[in-house]
Amino acid sequence: MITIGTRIHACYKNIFTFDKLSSLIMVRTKKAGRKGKAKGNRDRERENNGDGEKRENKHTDYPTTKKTNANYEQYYKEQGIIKEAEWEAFLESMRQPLPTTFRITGFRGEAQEMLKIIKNEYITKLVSNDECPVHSLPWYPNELGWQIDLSRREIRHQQDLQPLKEFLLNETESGNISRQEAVSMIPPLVLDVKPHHKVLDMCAAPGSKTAQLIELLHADGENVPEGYVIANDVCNKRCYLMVHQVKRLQSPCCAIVNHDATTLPNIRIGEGIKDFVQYDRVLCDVPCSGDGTLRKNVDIWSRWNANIGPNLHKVQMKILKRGLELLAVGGRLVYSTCSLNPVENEAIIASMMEKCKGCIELIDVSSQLPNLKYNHGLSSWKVFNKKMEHMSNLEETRNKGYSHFEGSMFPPDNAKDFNLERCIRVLPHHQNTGGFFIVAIQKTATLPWMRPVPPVQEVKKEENVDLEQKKEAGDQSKEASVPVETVVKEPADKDDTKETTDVKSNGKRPGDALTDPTPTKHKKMHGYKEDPFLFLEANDPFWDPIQKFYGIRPDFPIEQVMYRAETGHKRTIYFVSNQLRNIIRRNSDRIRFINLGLRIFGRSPSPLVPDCEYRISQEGLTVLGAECITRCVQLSREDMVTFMTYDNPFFDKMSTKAREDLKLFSIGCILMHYKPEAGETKPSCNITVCGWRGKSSLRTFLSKNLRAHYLRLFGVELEEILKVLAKKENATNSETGDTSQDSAVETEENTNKTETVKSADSEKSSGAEKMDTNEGT
Ligand SMILES: C[S@@+](CC[C@H](N)C(=O)[O-])C[C@H]1O[C@@H](n2cnc3c(N)ncnc32)[C@H](O)[C@@H]1O
Repeated sequence: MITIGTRIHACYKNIFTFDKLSSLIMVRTKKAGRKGKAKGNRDRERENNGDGEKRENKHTDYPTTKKTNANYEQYYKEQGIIKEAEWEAFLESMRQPLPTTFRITGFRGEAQEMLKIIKNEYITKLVSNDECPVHSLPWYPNELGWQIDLSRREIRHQQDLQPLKEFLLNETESGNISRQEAVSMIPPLVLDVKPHHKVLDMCAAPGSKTAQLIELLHADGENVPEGYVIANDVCNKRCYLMVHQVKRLQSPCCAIVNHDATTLPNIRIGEGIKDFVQYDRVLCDVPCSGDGTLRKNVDIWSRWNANIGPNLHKVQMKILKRGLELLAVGGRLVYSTCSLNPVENEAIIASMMEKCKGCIELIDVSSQLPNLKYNHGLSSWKVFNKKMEHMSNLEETRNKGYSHFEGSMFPPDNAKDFNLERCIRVLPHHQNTGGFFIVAIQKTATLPWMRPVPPVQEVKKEENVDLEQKKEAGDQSKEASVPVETVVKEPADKDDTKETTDVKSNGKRPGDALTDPTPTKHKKMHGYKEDPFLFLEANDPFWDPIQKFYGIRPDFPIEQVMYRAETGHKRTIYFVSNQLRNIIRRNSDRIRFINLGLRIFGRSPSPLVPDCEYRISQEGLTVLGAECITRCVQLSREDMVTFMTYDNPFFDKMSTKAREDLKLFSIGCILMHYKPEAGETKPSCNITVCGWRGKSSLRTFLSKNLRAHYLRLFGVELEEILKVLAKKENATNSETGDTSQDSAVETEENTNKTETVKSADSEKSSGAEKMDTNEGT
């Protein structure tokens, strides 16, 4: 049995994504002869995740790191961030491994069920233990954030924690638990995202905060909320890490894009000049020195020097500046780093406060984080060179021949005016976490170097007016409420805002040529190789057989149904929210979209089902649920348990009612829906899963971890669940005792592979049924 906290835990980095854990399980279950390959996987993991964690003890092949650095200690002593009396506690804490933290991720009624299971099935059994090491994070809402206050080695050796570890591993794999560092959960919380918000995550990979943002978007239980998340990262490879992280949240409201955040292009949403997205919420979780993450990134101990912060300062400034430009007046931006360094934190904020001349203000978010212990931001700090010599001002740095220092790194004289105490600095010894810096900013008016763009008509009349005159004319107004701003004057580096300054760069105004959203070539798109994102038209004949076979509601918005193959079969069919559809149609010439959409159908032709070649995808049930499809049987709790427990239960294992209902349908993919009776608590939420209705048996398409998840929700005994987990993913149907039903079960996990799947019925009815499940992307 695979357990969290064992070797897997110790060797891998920071964020355990669903797919990452899948690969870990593979590594763990490989036989000795395949060790080389497993090591390759581990190396790739390290390479993939820049925030990661290294092995930490002598049982692993990673060298033990000396956890001291005289310069680091001197630097932070001199900053006065840590009280003298707390200094030793701070350092000692920084040298300890991080505790395990996780979030319950479900946001569709299942989160509460998961919480009940954690508390009733696992925590209560540990309470006999005088000091239970497992507790919810006191500042995380609705008890959905948890911490185990033990090192991994301690967890490994504590027998009574083993069932919890197994539970966490399975549920992480099935996407219902997210391993995430506690402090990293704070920025999305203080961003205060509501379901109707347009949210931008500027530096999003590998996507743990993006996942939280998506969950917040769905907090009202809406399957397709009005808002959306645009998740951006400059690193193409890391964008693909995010794809998997986002996929498990089953949301049609997130698009992953690949741009340099310092010049992130405007996104068109209409044909008019003012029709660019202005975000309600922006997260700037910028690249940083990471010196708050010493507990997990132990190699930083040896690498840290006082130049690292200043070297990142400029890009951090530019990202924040662009974020503020893209933020709507009245909107909120959160700036965060996993660094404790004021040059990467307060200096950035103070300098931006100065540049913005009262158009932004810092928000006091203390009431949003009750019970979180932290230090307030500084109004004064020190700048050092690499030799740890104190630099008093920019002039001194220039006199000494240093070119990498900027005036913005030094505390301004009026720093006290900026409410920098509203910044939050979490230190490791406060509550046994990593170190982090967070500040929430409100944009109260148009930025001084921006001006509100007039309506289209006015612009056309003014086409020949000198731009300088326009700059002068009334653009200093702070009451601007028009939705889009354009750069007229840059506050700092000239090159910073090339993408923003559409007016300056080509003499054309943004939106001028936007009567047709048909994409045109864009010079920035060179090297961009993604397949196109194409949409069905209203009354598209492609939809007819699918609609008829499944009995999909006639008002289902088929214009939001997307595919990516220009020619040949449409192998995978996606669904996207209306807002994102509009965005992709108007911006595919200028935005490097990497991924978006919820997979709703996969092509899987079968001679047994001549009428419809497409099979519903489990993740697509977010939008194609029981209320939308008539090819659906209502199952009792007992029938659901039978369905999930056995690989291919014959109909006669089901209740009479289920048998009769199933006979009403032809062979093929079908939904099974459970609705709790009044007073039913195991579980008290609706559950819909998809499977295959064979000639005389059923088959689930769920992965074994997802089956285990649902069986837990249905209150099935652990022993039975372990039996399901012990099965091979493509297990033969030993339960039925009928080897003729020897079916390779296609699960949600292996749909990326092209494979031939024999259905339960195919063996019985001569001729094997081939189900090509290649996602084709
Ligand atoms: C601290 S990590 C972000 C972590 C992420 N927010 C999360 O919670 O999973 C910083 C990210 O910024 C990205 N990055 C660095 N420079 C960037 C730039 N100029 N524009 C956009 N992203 C950038 C890096 O690739 C990295 O993924």
